[in-house]
Amino acid sequence: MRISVIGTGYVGLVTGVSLAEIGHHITCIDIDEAKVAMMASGISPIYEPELEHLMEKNIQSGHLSFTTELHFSSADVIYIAVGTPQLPDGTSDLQYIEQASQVIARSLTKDTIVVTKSTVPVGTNHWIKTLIEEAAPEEIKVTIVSNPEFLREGSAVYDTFNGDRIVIGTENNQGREILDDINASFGLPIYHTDLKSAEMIKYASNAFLATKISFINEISAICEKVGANVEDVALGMGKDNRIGDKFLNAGIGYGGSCFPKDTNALVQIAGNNEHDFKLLKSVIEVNNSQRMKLVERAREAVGDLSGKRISLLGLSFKPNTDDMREAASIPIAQELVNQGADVVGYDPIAIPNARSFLPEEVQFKETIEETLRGADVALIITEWEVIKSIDLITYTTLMTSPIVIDGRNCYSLDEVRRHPIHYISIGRPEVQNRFVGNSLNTR
Ligand SMILES: NC(=O)c1ccc[n+]([C@@H]2O[C@H](COP(=O)([O-])OP(=O)(O)OC[C@H]3O[C@@H](n4cnc5c(N)ncnc54)[C@H](O)[C@@H]3O)[C@@H](O)[C@H]2O)c1
Ligand SMILES: O=c1ccn([C@@H]2O[C@H](COP(=O)(O)OP(=O)(O)O[C@H]3O[C@H](CO)[C@@H](O)[C@H](O)[C@H]3O)[C@@H](O)[C@H]2O)c(=O)[nH]1
Repeated sequence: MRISVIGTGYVGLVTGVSLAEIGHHITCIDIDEAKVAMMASGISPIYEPELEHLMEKNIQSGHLSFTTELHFSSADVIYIAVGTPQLPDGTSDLQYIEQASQVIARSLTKDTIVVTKSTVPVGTNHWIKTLIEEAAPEEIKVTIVSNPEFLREGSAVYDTFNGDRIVIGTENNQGREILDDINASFGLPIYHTDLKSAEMIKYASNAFLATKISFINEISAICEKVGANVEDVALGMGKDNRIGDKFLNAGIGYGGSCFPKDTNALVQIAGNNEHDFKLLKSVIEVNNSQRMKLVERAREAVGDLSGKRISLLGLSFKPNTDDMREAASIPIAQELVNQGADVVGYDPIAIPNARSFLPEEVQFKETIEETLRGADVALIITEWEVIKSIDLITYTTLMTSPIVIDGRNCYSLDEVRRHPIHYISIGRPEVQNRFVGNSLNTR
């Protein structure tokens, strides 16, 4: 099938490349000329495991091409994968969707299927259809399909080929049959529904996952007070199939381009329909305060942070991505700078992006050693493999005082207890070890 994909961000590019990989002929379109030139030469503008390899392979086989030209005359199907960022009031900014719909309408020469991959508020697909039909030649028929995306950044290619389900929301059989054909080679379960339900499935899924995270973070706060271990609690809960063991990692809360934006949007969608979504508002509130926990812990450990050298280990919102959108490192670094700390940041991949997201006072270091040397406190923000595998001796030898505040529970407490270190994590007992003579004293 000949498919055009409008918007080549995390979703559009991965979708285009994956559809090419299963045999379709894909034209990826973006308004960003520099990005298109880069992609056309086989270079991915985003860090995403496996992506570049599949891009090169499919460009060479002639299944994948990139352009800034917004013409769709040869396309059988058009996918919309432009951004839907958050406006200041929490609602979704649909200006890119509107622009894409208008250019589609202007260049249509035959009946077409338009598939929305972008996350859009309930009712938006009907609006897109109306926008296109109003501006397109009268005889042209547009079939609209909602096909929300569930990939996670950092494992986007893997998720596309191994996802739990493909959701296809349609209002007629033709759209349903063509989308089934397009997706058949992924070999994944397909769930059919109507347009509005498909739009709602996307928001409800993200809101539910965010709720799990805020729930376990609240449990972690109680664990800290009563002396329980949240990791053991989550494992014990997860043994119940009805609860499941995924998305119960306590930490510094959720970030990224989706959960914060989509939870806010769902609160707005509910509010616009006279429903006060109290539960989701609390989920958001818990997440906002969770992000500041490491700063509070640092203050409790060393007092006034002014003039203290504080290392941030990991800057991206999660491992295996260079995406800095809504990363916890942003408010944490800002608060540390506000309190007069000397902030040093390290990330294996995200530093080029982080420079434009973090306060200018933050210094960036290329290695973990340089980041930790002379530090008073180390904050673990992102659980990159390279950070999880830092030998605990490294902290004790390089830092002025080995105080490690681990926002991702990277180390086992048994391991920590063997080192002269002050270790604070989330929802687990604090470990405060120091050498007295030749022996290790634990508190
Ligand atoms: N990032 C994720 O992990 C993820 C996962 C599932 C769903 N989503 C949803 O998918 C959508 C896209 O997210 P993203 O993270 O890929 O966005 P992004 O910001 O990374 O990319 C959007 C791209 O669209 C391009 N664009 C904007 N207007 C255009 C136009 N008129 N014509 C052509 N190109 C245009 C931009 O230049 C940019 O390259 C959003 O609705 C998001 O909520 C994202
Ligand atoms: O147990 C957990 C799991 C995740 N997180 C945090 O939650 C955020 C989001 O993580 P993840 O879901 O892995 O990454 P995303 O790439 O944002 O993917 C989410 O958002 C996408 C965009 O809508 C959806 O497509 C995916 O299904 C959904 O998982 C990150 O900050 C994680 O650190 C936790 O704190 N604890």
